Amino acid sequence: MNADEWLRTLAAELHQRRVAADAARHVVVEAATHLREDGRDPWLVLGPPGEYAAAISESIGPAPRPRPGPVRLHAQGITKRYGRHTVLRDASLTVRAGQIAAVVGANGCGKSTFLRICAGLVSLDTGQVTVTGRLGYCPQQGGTADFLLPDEHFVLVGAGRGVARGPARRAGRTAARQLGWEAGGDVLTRHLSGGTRQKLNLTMSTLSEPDVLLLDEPYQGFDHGTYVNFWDQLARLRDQGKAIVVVTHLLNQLDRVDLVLDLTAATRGERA
Ligand SMILES: Nc1ncnc2c1ncn2[C@@H]1O[C@H](COP(=O)(O)OP(=O)(O)OP(=O)(O)O)[C@@H](O)[C@H]1O
Repeated sequence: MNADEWLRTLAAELHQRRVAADAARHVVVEAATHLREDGRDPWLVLGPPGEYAAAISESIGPAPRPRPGPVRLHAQGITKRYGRHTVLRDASLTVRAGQIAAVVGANGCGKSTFLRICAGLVSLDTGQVTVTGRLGYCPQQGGTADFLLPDEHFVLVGAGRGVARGPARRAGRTAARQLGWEAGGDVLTRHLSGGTRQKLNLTMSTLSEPDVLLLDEPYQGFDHGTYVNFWDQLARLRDQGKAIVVVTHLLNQLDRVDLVLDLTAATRGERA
């Protein structure tokens, strides 16, 4: 790895660790000067760029988080029945710009139903949902078209917003790359692996630049690296001011979210 590559990797690692942009630029300039003066292999002088970035990040800490902004999603007193089965009872959630909310609870407690109600895909019996801004929704499964290429999905999403085919394709491929996926191939969606189809779903939900992003366990089938990228990407989207709601079973990630709605208590299998 030459000095330029080492510095590029360092910059990416600092960004990933959410070191403030100004501080990161300063660190990279200092490292470049040091390497130029020393003249030896950067690995011998400063070690692996990832470890160097980790040490920097530890010493100066991540960039301060922007304060949450205005309310983007307000779900109040949601009740939903299927026949005699009360799936949701008086469930409420308020999410502001710049916040991530996790919706958790036992299997069948109504997490997907709640999200679909927030997305306007399922009617509610009582309560109210108000969304301010553009909405993006990533379903647990489905959502892709078997006989289209990934690029054609990006073009369709772009067309909905009046974006031309070329820029729409490029935007899709760039977003996919953030999940470690090179999406520009000529493989029909029905031949993609389950995890890759889910990356396509997730990519599409972010492409329309939503203000409110609803994600229903979007990481199913992701390998470990993609899974880590996913949570990093959520943190970036939050820092850009998105309001995000993510259904998750993975309680070990709850330190990465701002709000938790546990629906187990809101249902407990009650029947009318
Ligand atoms: N269209 C429907 N008609 C009848 N019952 C339904 C319908 N959709 C969901 N249900 C029922 O509502 C309950 C909640 O389902 P939902 O998929 O919202 O749960 P969940 O918490 O997301 O589950 P999981 O953790 O397994 O994904 C379940 O008992 C389910 O069978």
